[in-house]
Amino acid sequence: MGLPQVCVVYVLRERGGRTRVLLGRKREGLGAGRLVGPGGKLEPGETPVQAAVREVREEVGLELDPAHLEARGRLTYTFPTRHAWSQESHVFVCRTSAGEATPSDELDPEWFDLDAVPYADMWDDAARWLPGVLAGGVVRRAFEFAPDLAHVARELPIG
Ligand SMILES: CNc1ncnc2c1ncn2[C@@H]1O[C@H](COP(=O)(O)OP(=O)(O)OP(=O)(O)O)[C@@H](O)[C@H]1O
Repeated sequence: MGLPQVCVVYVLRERGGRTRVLLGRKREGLGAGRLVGPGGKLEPGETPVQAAVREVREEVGLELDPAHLEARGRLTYTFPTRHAWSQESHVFVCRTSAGEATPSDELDPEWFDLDAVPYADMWDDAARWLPGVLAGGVVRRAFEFAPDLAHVARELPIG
C-alpha cells in the first residue's frame, strides 16, 4: 500500500524588492513547535492541488488560484520506528495569493526573507532541499528518519 499523501505550499510575496516566504509555527500534532509550510493530508478524492488550496485557506486564511500553484516535486519521509508518520509530500510554490495571513488553530503564520529562513526551526530535512525549491528548483528525494523521530538518518535512493 502507498504512503499517506500530504501537500505543502510555500507562498511567496514580494515586498520592498525582497521576496518573502510564508511559514507557520505548528501549534499541535505532528511537528508541533516547528516551522512548516502550510499543508496537510489529502482528503479522499482530492488532488494534491485541491488539497493545497484548501489547506492554505484553512491554516493561514489565504486564497490561492489553483492555476498559480507551481508543482515543485515530491518528498518521501519514512519513519521506520513510527510508521504512522511516514508520508509522501507534494511540494508547491505559489507566487500569487490574496488576503492577509491569519493564525488558525493549526498554524501561527510568519513571513521570512528568503535569505533568513530559520532552517534550524524546521524539520531536519528542510535545509537539504528547501533552499533549492525557493530558488526555483524541483525536488524528488526520500528521507529516512532516525529513531529519535527528529533527525534524518539517511537519504534513500529514488525509484
Ligand atoms: C518529516 N519531515 C518533514 N519535512 C518538511 N515538512 C514536513 C515534514 N513532515 C510534514 N511536513 C509538512 O508539515 C505540514 C504538516 O504535515 P502533517 O502533519 O502531515 O499535516 P497536518 O497535521 O497539518 O495534517 P491535516 O491538516 O490534519 O490534514 C505539511 O505541510 C507537511 O508537508
